Amino acid sequence: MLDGVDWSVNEGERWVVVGPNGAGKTTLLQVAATTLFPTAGTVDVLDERLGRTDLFELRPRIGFASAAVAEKVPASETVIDLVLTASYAIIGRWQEEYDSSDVTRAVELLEALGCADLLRRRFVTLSEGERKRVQIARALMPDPELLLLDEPAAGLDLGAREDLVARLSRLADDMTAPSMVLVTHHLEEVPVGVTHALLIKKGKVVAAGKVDEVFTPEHLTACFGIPLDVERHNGRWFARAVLD
Ligand SMILES: Nc1ncnc2c1ncn2[C@@H]1O[C@H](COP(=O)(O)OP(=O)(O)OP(=O)(O)O)[C@@H](O)[C@H]1O
Repeated sequence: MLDGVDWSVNEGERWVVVGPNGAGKTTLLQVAATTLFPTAGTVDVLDERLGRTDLFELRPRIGFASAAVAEKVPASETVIDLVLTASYAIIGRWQEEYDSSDVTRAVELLEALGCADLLRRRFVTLSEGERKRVQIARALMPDPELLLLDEPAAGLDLGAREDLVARLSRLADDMTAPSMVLVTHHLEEVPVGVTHALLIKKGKVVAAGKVDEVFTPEHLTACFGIPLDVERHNGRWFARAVLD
């Protein structure tokens, strides 16, 4: 799964993780989100060593959006409750207490993600694009120090993807926003403002560091196993196969 991955994210950095199917991207993010434990090696998240720290205290400091989280949402859960429950890093509202400032924050985040009209809807009835935006609002709810987004643009149409990339670009640009790690399959989905990139293949690091030093034809070709060319326009990245 993951093998010899030596990788650190420093405060304020915005990382993107790219690699072929099965490379270990989701596994890596689940380890960072403390929902999966490594069988070997050590992991420190927000200066806490996994295995020696109280996860119930650590988890609300991490915002995590992924298909694995979305799959666990009960059919009856409303959008507003899904965002509110992130304060306790739980899914499914039960008997927890929330004060009016929690509700105000949840509403503001949903408004900022363009989801104000979805508050009372059941999450499971939303479209894929709506779900993605609601999940980002949920991930931001606890005012996390680390934001982890696993394929936030997967399954979106072109307009919804561009809208999401623009929102994530604004977030990446916001110096008060948390450190960020985003997994994606497509360089076109990388927000402007991403500072670093990690390329992985078969559980091993191919390249890691500043985004413009990592997103080179050589590294991408080595990572995906086909000749690839890469370009950057106005801060956005584009990759395609080199044709004979
Ligand atoms: N619970 C599990 N048990 C056994 N193997 C697993 C488990 N979860 C993932 N794997 C394996 O670990 C490897 C990495 O999977 P992971 O989902 O992290 O890859 P990925 O880079 O996110 O892939 P994709 O782009 O297809 O989503 C794969 O070979 C996968 O089959």
